[in-house]
Amino acid sequence: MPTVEELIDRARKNEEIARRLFDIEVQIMNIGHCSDFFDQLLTLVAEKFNIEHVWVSLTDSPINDHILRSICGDREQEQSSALHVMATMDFLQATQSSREPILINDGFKKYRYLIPQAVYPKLGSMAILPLVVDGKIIGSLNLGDNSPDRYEPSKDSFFLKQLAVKASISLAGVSIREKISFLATRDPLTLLRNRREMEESLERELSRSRRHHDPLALVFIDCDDFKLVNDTYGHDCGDLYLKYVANKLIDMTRKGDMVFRFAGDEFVLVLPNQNTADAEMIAGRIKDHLSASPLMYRGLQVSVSISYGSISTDQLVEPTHKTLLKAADEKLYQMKKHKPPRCSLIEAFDLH
Ligand SMILES: Nc1nc2c(ncn2[C@@H]2O[C@H](COP(=O)(O)OP(=O)(O)OP(=O)(O)O)[C@@H](O)[C@H]2O)c(=O)[nH]1
Repeated sequence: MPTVEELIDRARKNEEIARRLFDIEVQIMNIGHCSDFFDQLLTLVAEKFNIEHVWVSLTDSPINDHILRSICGDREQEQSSALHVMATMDFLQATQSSREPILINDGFKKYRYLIPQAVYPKLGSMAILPLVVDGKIIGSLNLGDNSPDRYEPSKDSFFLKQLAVKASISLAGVSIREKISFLATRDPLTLLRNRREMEESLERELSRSRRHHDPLALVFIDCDDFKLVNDTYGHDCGDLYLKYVANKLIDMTRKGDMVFRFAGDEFVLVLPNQNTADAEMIAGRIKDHLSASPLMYRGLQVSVSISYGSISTDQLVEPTHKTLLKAADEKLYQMKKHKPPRCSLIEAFDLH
């Protein structure tokens, strides 16, 4: 039987834990981006509860696409020890789709896919707190300790469950806010940033380039004879073609570069720290690659061709986003003027 002093002491400790959980909740509930959310959540949990290893495991389910896009932009996710992406099946099999915290200090092998490689050898015990968004398990917040005692399975997990619920509810809010702003700034077909975003980003990059006296290049890209793709293979193929080009543009540019869908079959690349020669080289490489990599559509090879015009700030007297675009568009026009005319894709792509 616990003494009165022991009961009072326990109540005080519980109150203290509840206060820390509340502090965390207040700080994470109004965050606007998932990437900031995870950064803050992991830092706060580690600091407030003095936890050695804190990380998030996310499943690769499509429901997490926008969270992953928020964290790593349009490019491929790099694994880090704080955010760990894993196959949905592996996750659900290991946790048996549990919605309750799992405490373990033995048999880590079963959970190996959830544990970052750098943490695995040190782990004495861990708590897996499921993250549930819109009723679906999307991963877990994981707490690890080098000692086997901290997350011993027989321990009361009431506060861990509270942490899991608070983190899940806050993440759902962040994720909705971010989805709304994502849809407002993206082209729905290719998911590239839209023209309005381009104008804003270009203004921002231009002032940065003025401040640092660095060049800024812009490439205006237009697909050749795109109308013929629609007319020959249908609109669905045209849509696939645009997505194909958009993905290649992302794949073939670097992390700090920006890719936008300007309109219809037109795209814009904004390349910080690049001059016209660099931009010409990048655009030429993309053009060559696309010409050599036809789109496969229903067993047919649909040849892909683009024209481009590139310009950089060091070629203009007082560059603005409008003069950059205009100059790149004029160069694009020159390239278009010199491309051989095609009146039929079948003929032009020699599909007979
Ligand atoms: N499938 C599809 N087609 C689109 C989309 N947006 C615009 N288009 C079509 O893109 C075509 C663009 O045609 P044009 O501006 O004549 O360009 P082009 O055929 O590439 O001709 P050049 O630029 O001279 O090589 C139009 O037929 C539009 O209807 C889209 O989202 N999906």
